[in-house]
Amino acid sequence: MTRPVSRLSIEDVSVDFGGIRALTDVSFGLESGSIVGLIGPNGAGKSTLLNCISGITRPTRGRVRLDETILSVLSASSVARHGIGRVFQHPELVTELSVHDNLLVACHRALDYGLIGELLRLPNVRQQERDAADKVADVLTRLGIGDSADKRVGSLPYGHRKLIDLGRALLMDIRFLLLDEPIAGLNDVEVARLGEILLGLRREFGLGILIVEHNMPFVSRLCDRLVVLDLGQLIANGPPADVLADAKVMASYLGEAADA
Ligand SMILES: Nc1ncnc2c1ncn2[C@@H]1O[C@H](COP(=O)(O)OP(=O)(O)OP(=O)(O)O)[C@@H](O)[C@H]1O
Repeated sequence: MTRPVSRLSIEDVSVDFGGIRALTDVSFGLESGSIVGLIGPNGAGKSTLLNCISGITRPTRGRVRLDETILSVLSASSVARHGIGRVFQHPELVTELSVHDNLLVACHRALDYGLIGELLRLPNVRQQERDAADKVADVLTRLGIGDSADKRVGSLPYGHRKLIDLGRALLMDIRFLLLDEPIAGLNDVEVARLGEILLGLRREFGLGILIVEHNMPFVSRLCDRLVVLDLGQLIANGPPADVLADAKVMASYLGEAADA
């Protein structure tokens, strides 16, 4: 069944941290089924914008909407329940637990069977647990790490851990996925695999994906569109080839190189 197209809208968002203006009147939209790269030099406001979308930071002005629902008045957990998944730069997993159990924990957060049902282990609880185990197995297969299901997370390489963190977001029935520097610390093979996984998620589930990433070859290959922030302002929004040839964008990156 094809899902209706959803739209995530960032509308005139500004964020002040005390005297620091991190974002100024930023507006753009992202539809389900599209992959958009959010780029810009260090300190441009990319993480602040991801935090605004996921309900961690409240905009000082402006708003974030998912179709008709205003997300920017909701808590982070409520935003997640509306289908906005977030994967952070550094995975936060329980290293003493197995891969399977880490994912099962994420699944249980999404389940709602109540304390009494759980204590009495009612039939619907057992069914939900079987469904959760099946979902975990599906996600592990999709990510190509089914063989590691029983391994302790702490024993796995960083690239695997990042995939497990992505798996946790996928278990939440999301419509949009926000990724913060997903390929930092990955080797070439892992980067290529992650690219394939993201394209598969868009193709099969129509996920909308917003990626903050400094690696230009990766974002230009993968993204339909790039949105560029510089000093908290949106300075370009368009197809990768056009954006990367834009004089303002080149100047903002050259400025960063000159400062380095
Ligand atoms: N909690 C905070 N309190 C005060 N200032 C903050 C806070 N978070 C971010 N800032 C400031 O807001 C601006 C934007 O920061 P942000 O981390 O969003 O940029 P970024 O584009 O994600 O940078 P990077 O690529 O280095 O991660 C910076 O000047 C930063 O110092």
